[in-house]
Amino acid sequence: MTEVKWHEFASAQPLAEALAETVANRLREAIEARGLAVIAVSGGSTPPPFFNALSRKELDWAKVTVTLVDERFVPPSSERSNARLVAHHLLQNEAAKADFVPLYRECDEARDAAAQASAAMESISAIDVVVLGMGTDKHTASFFPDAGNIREILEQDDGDSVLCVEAPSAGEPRLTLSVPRVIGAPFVALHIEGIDKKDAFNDAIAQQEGTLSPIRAVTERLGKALHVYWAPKQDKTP
Ligand SMILES: O=C1O[C@H](COP(=O)(O)O)[C@@H](O)[C@H](O)[C@H]1O
Repeated sequence: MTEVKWHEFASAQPLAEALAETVANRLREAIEARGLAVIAVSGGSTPPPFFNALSRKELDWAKVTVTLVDERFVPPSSERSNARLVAHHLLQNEAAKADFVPLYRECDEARDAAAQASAAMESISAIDVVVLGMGTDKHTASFFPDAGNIREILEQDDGDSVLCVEAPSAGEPRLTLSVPRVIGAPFVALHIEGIDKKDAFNDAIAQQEGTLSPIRAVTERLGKALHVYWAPKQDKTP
């Protein structure tokens, strides 16, 4: 099993600052080494403080490409769009100069959007940083445990970089980076908050080999440390 490096914080804000600092350093190193950097980020309710902190980091953002780990098959005008979340929280301040490659494409069918996004992803040589999220159902990216083809998706070795996933628990169809694209990044972090997600992650890692758990399957295939950034969930009510 891949090594898990646990980074624990008292609350969401110091976590966001620390993760942003580490990610900014990784992006600077990539720019120094190959003249450009690529980061894939997740959506959902957890990332905004991290996005806000990262957007203020001073680095050569004009040389950075931002893309998504996964996306709902909804246009950027939708409140459920991860592209919209990134536009509002990450592609701001210093990071406004970054390029953005969306996964969503305007098509009738999600699988056509996935094919188009996959073709666009071929022009992106390598991803330097991946920041994953996770649900209490142990899905990460859009690798949902109840997707019909989940075992095939988790075992994929090559082929398309962006896949279409349909799962009853996911609501609308999803577009997701493939496992090889996710695990190919030299730095992979998992950003989670709350005791329920900590328990879900630890439970997934402790499970018997062969048990279907997307976060475990990705962690097993990583071949390098998985950096887990965790803080307790704060009550947002005043
Ligand atoms: O569906 C999704 O959920 C996960 C976790 O979201 P959160 O709201 O619990 O933070 C996220 O990682 C993924 O990108 C998103 O599409």
